[in-house]
Amino acid sequence: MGDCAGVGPELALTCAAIPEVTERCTPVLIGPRRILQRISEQLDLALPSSDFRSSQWDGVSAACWDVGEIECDEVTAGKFNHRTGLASFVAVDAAITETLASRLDAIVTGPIQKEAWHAANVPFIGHTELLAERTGTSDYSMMLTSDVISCVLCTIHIPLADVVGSLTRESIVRAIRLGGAALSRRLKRPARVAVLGLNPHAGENGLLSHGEEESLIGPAIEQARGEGFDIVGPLPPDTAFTPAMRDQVDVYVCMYHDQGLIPLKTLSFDDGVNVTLGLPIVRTSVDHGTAMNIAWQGKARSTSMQRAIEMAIDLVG
Ligand SMILES: NC(=O)c1ccc[n+]([C@@H]2O[C@H](COP(=O)([O-])OP(=O)(O)OC[C@H]3O[C@@H](n4cnc5c(N)ncnc54)[C@H](O)[C@@H]3O)[C@@H](O)[C@H]2O)c1
Ligand SMILES: N[C@H](C(=O)O)[C@H](O)COP(=O)(O)O
Repeated sequence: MGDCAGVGPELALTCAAIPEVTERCTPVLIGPRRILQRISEQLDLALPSSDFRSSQWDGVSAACWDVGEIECDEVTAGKFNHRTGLASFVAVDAAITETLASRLDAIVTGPIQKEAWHAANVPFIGHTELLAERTGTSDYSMMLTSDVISCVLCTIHIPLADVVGSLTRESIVRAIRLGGAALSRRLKRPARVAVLGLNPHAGENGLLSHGEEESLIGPAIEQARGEGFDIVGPLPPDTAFTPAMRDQVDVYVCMYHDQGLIPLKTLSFDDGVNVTLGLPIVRTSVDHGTAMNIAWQGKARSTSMQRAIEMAIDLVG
């Protein structure tokens, strides 16, 4: 359910009561139950009565799993702190343990507040880094995806000033492989992959760059082409997302976080899904954050969470 001071709990409660969701899966809401109860009462949302750990649970109806010790008087709507950060971290960590042990089939994460994890001394920036560590995965990537656009990232949660130094031919090839394979599986045909340049106008043959398109991105494209991927690029990033270009592209390989997530969230904020590619388990997420400014008010739209659940079900197969 993500950070309990944010919109995650109300979205989890809402989705766990949607017939299209419960017809296809058994939702288990993981986090502090007393906070879920308080929000369910405040917003008149149904609270699953079953307990995931109880021998009485039928294994079919939606359930709660009370993880992350925190008292109601320690949480205020819209105010994260180290306690909410720790509670959300232990819930995700518990979900990973259960999924690795096949007691859960997939993880759908609600939004966490990265600063709250940091305040709680959690040594991971976000879910993606935690999942990679816990599953022992080095070849992973973040993809945000919807029916109209998909973007896979070569670098993830790092400052812009560190992007150039972090980009490697291998990180670009990895993103092409993971994103290309994910879209090929979904579309049941070879995906059309577009790799973006790093610099304005893709460097314009070195005029506006330090040669990254020629020395790094071009060779990565050639390597992946040799592996059979259908690729164009490096494309000038500013025109890569026009409607005409989007008609010809199934997945964009983006050099840094905002290069991909600005177009994705502009076009698909309400139904975008974040998928961690490369893991041995299925993990999807909402594409939005904790939305502290509207938490516990019943204003948050649940469509991204619902799409994330549906995609997780599809990926489990
Ligand atoms: N999956 C995740 O865990 C995840 C994803 C993105 C951001 N975050 C974290 O969330 C925190 C806040 O990030 P932010 O403020 O940049 O972005 P945000 O997505 O929380 O909020 C941006 C704007 O969108 C609105 N909004 C967000 N979700 C909405 C919803 N479901 N319905 C209606 N309106 C919604 C908010 O009210 C706000 O005006 C940060 O700590 C960030 O790192 C977490
Ligand atoms: N980069 C993601 C986004 O903007 O949607 C978000 O920070 C979530 O990251 P994790 O899934 O690693 O928590």
